[in-house]
Amino acid sequence: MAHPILAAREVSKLYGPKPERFLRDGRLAATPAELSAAGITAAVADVSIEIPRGETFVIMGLSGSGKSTLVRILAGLTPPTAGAVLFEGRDLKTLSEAELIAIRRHQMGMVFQHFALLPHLTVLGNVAFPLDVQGRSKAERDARAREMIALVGLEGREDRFPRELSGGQQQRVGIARSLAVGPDLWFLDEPFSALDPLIRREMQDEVLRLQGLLKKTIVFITHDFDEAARIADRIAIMKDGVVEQIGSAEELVLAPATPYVRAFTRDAPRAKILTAKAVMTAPPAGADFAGEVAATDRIAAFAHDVERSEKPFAVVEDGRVLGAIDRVAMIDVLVGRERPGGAA
Ligand SMILES: Nc1ncnc2c1ncn2[C@@H]1O[C@H](COP(=O)(O)OP(=O)(O)OP(=O)(O)O)[C@@H](O)[C@H]1O
Repeated sequence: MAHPILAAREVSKLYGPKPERFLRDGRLAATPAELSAAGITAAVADVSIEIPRGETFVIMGLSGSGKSTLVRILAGLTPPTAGAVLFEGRDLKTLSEAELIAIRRHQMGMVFQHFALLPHLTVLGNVAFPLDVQGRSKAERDARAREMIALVGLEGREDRFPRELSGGQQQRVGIARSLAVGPDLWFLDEPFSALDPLIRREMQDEVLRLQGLLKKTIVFITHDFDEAARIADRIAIMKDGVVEQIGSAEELVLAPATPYVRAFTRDAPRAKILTAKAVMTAPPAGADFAGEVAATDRIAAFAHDVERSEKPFAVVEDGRVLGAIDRVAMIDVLVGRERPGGAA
């Protein structure tokens, strides 16, 4: 992996009386039963992750699994009880408070579930606010804020107040505000949980569009696997403070490392997640193919054709046939049926 912009090394966060008792050599050294007997909550337990520049990294888990605590630790807002967080290779522990604040103000952007807009400021005022905190001139911050407002499609609404906007529009303001400082790291903590499903989808598309333009490093929290699968390069699944598995949506669906991950991904929309390459079989000798599909195509893109064909389709990459996919194999994969020697 390329040099990560952000890394957590054996990070734990314990809440309760004298948590240091449960560390050895700077690492968590106690079972969940011992911790709970002592009245300690391990909100984050021995987590190590590396996030390369430009990646969209999603942290998933149910309520109470430790997502918010982990993100607060990654953003330098909460110090871990043990372990280290490295931002661009610098251990946050070794930085002064002033250095930490400067990193948060200039290099990190945050979007929160409940928008956290300032009600007495207009859209323009809200988006310009972090630039005001940075001490930029009024002309400079207004110009930059207008640019960000246009970027999220709210041009013409600069003078509205938050209460005059829909939920989706308010979150666009939150997004514009978080991007105003031009952050390297963009944290989104359940940004769309308060929105209804249609708007939520629209906002996911918006993040994908912005990411295509801006190529930030994104840390995105959600409890919704479909949302994670739509936007993530990689997903970390958390349970009781522990990261159970890290992988692409496809890897988590096809090769869940734990029963919990299997249960979490069981109802995932497989046709939209799995690619031809991940589910193909060896091409039959002398096969007579009905057509070709690209190795990186999702099943949803070709299911209709394959399903209607008696003959298999060739799975191709760079003009080479890598494998084959036929109707029966495709349906087995879609319904999650185990196939001897198969990918599902
Ligand atoms: N300041 C605190 N003091 C004590 N316990 C805490 C504190 N903050 C979090 N916890 C506990 O740590 C665990 C993880 O909490 P956290 O908020 O990180 O979970 P989450 O996955 O973000 O949940 P949600 O999706 O509901 O926000 C929970 O059991 C919570 O009660």
